[in-house]
Amino acid sequence: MAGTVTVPGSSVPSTPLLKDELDIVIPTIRNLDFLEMWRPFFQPYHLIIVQDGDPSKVIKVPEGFDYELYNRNDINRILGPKASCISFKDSACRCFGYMVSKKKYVFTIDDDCFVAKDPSGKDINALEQHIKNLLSPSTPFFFNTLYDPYREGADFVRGYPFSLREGAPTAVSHGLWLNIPDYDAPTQMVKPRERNSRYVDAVLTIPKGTLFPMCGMNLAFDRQLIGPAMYFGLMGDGQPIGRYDDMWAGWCVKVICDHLSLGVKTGLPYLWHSKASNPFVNLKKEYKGIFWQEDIIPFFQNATLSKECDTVQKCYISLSEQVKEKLGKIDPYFVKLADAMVTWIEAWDELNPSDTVVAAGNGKAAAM
Ligand SMILES: O=c1ccn([C@@H]2O[C@H](COP(=O)(O)OP(=O)(O)O[C@H]3O[C@@H](CO)[C@H](O)[C@H]3O)[C@@H](O)[C@H]2O)c(=O)[nH]1
Ligand SMILES: [Mn+2]
Repeated sequence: MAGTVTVPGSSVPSTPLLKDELDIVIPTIRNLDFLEMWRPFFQPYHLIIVQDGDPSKVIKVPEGFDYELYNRNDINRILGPKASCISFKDSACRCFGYMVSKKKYVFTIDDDCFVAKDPSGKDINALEQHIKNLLSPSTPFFFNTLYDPYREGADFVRGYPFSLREGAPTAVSHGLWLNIPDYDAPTQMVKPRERNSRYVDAVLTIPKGTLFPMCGMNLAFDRQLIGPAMYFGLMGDGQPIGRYDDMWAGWCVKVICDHLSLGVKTGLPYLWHSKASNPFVNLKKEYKGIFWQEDIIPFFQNATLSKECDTVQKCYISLSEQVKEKLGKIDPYFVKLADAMVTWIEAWDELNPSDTVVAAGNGKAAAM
């Protein structure tokens, strides 16, 4: 069962952590039988299923799950012309689920990801670990060499400034994968049989000023702290690039988290990624990105956000302006992407008018 809160000495049934404060977002083009394996952990939670591809296809959801399902017709009906910012025929469509959710937390998972076992052979409740990661602070300002100091059996090491031990609010929890690792197409082609069997029992805060490759397969985040920045960029149908949706979101998110003093963690939990997508198809989707990212990364490393950018939305709009000005020179795609970033924020604010915003610097949510 998901991590539960038990009242000592009481017969009160335990309640899964954040049961009514977290949505599980699943992008899919398949039937969702994979949920059977996750049932003990996911059943108490509300699912938001984003059906990609042909909206006339019926997606079967196993009995007993509480869910809402959106297909492309729903996205177009809800967003109208703003639906243009939501990718079609790509897992990037999942970000629509983040937008329509009304909960404080979101966990997103691919439908070819299953429950993994830890070295003791115990099933890993990935959702419970993500919740622990999100509910405990991050340490982006000073690296703790004993990893997560807030974890049972660990602490800050000698020399760690006491003034920094309160840490920062955690905005993102990035989980990993046993079996099929999230390799890019060239690596997949060179190492077709490589499987990840290494279970590293650690959760690390990604230091301030450092970017990372965010994978959308096993990802949780505080929607109230960073949701508007979790736009999975324009990919799939009609776009020159694919499989960079989550990467794009991760780079934007990390720059904004650094600016707003929010934390990003990576490491536990693991899940079992079962399906290797076709490396040749992936290469066609990725190849421009493999060249472009040699310019994109320096762009994000040098992106600047002024002190007037005191909400995620303001940060994101500022980034979109810089994308248009600096990356637009590489390819017209980035002009289109910059416009889509603005459309995303407009759509987000339209669907979430009363969202709290984060004041810069203290990471504390401040009502609108
Ligand atoms: O057109 C599509 C294709 C797939 N989906 C759904 O998205 C996820 C991921 O699909 P899949 O597991 O087939 O592909 P992977 O290459 O393993 O995906 C990972 O790589 C990155 C792609 O950007 C990303 O980090 C992961 O998603 C499944 O749930 C499919 O059902 C879709 O919605 N539309
Ligand atoms: Mn997959």
